[in-house]
Amino acid sequence: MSALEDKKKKGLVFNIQKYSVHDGPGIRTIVFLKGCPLSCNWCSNPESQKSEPELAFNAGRCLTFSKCTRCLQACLRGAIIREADDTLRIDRALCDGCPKNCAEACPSQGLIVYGQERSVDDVLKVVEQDAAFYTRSSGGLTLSGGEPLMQGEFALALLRDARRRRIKTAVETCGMVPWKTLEAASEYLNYVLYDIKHMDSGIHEAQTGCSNERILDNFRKLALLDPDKTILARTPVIPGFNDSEEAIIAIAKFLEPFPNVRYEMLPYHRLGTQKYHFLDRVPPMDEVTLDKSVMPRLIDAARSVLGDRVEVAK
Ligand SMILES: C[S@@+](CC[C@H](N)C(=O)[O-])C[C@H]1O[C@@H](n2cnc3c(N)ncnc32)[C@H](O)[C@@H]1O
Ligand code: SF4
Repeated sequence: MSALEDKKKKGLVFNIQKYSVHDGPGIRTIVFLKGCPLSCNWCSNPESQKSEPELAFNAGRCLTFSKCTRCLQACLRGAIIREADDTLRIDRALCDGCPKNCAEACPSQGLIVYGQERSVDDVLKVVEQDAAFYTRSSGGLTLSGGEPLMQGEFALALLRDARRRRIKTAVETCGMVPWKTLEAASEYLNYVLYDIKHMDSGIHEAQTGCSNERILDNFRKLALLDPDKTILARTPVIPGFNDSEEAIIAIAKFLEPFPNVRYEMLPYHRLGTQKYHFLDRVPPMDEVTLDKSVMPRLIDAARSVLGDRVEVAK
């Protein structure tokens, strides 16, 4: 693919987050791509899951009580309904997340369209603004989501063009992608963050909607593809799913044969809860909290297999 063709390629991006220190080495810019093959019950990015643009409504910002009707007038599909008590509701059957008529009309940013079509060049111009920070901190670009490799051609074009611009690259993946895509991406990646959520396929499927065979198979192939490339395997520690020493030791034993693999556990958090409400969805794990005192035990369990290859989340 030529540099020009790559630059023009377009994909659906729902956020660009600067100055991150959690998703790869150094200071990074995270580009979040729409779409995910999994639907994890704990997902903190519910706005990432669908492959189409989605309208979110933050009722707390809405000015309807001061008789603002701009979004109702802007919507071409009549998908915004005014109730008898003056509150607004989105008729999800009518709304197709069209490119932002209502969101642009809203004076208080109460409506957000998650998923904007953007070109590689446009995205990387934003990423390049912080090139000086990357150089000093060994940081760079991280593709996340959703599952960033689900938009395979766009993700590959982003990674290739970032490398042409001498920006270091990383990806956060759930691994549920065609091997060919992961293999092709690997050539342009300096660092991979790869989720291993559970070793039992039935339990994995019950809480993520997908079995884990392809995820584990891809992981093995990736770890062997370039033994000099570090992979950070990560497990979100989810109450009632994998917050036991047994579950973590099973994962650690799977990782143990690959010396280029490091390991980190991410304690469950509920930072995504509000976004479910903005999308008119019920958070599947609303009432659940993690007893954080379990983390040192789980870290010890992982270290009993992987030693100092276990990292403690920042
Ligand atoms: C939003 S995901 C995007 C990348 C990819 N879809 C995945 O799951 O690996 C980024 C990281 O956040 C983690 N994560 C998602 N929801 C979480 C939650 N509620 N608590 C802790 N970690 C969470 C995922 O396990 C993953 O390691
Ligand atoms: S794989 Fe990642 S983005 Fe997809 S649903 Fe699970 S946590 Fe969310």
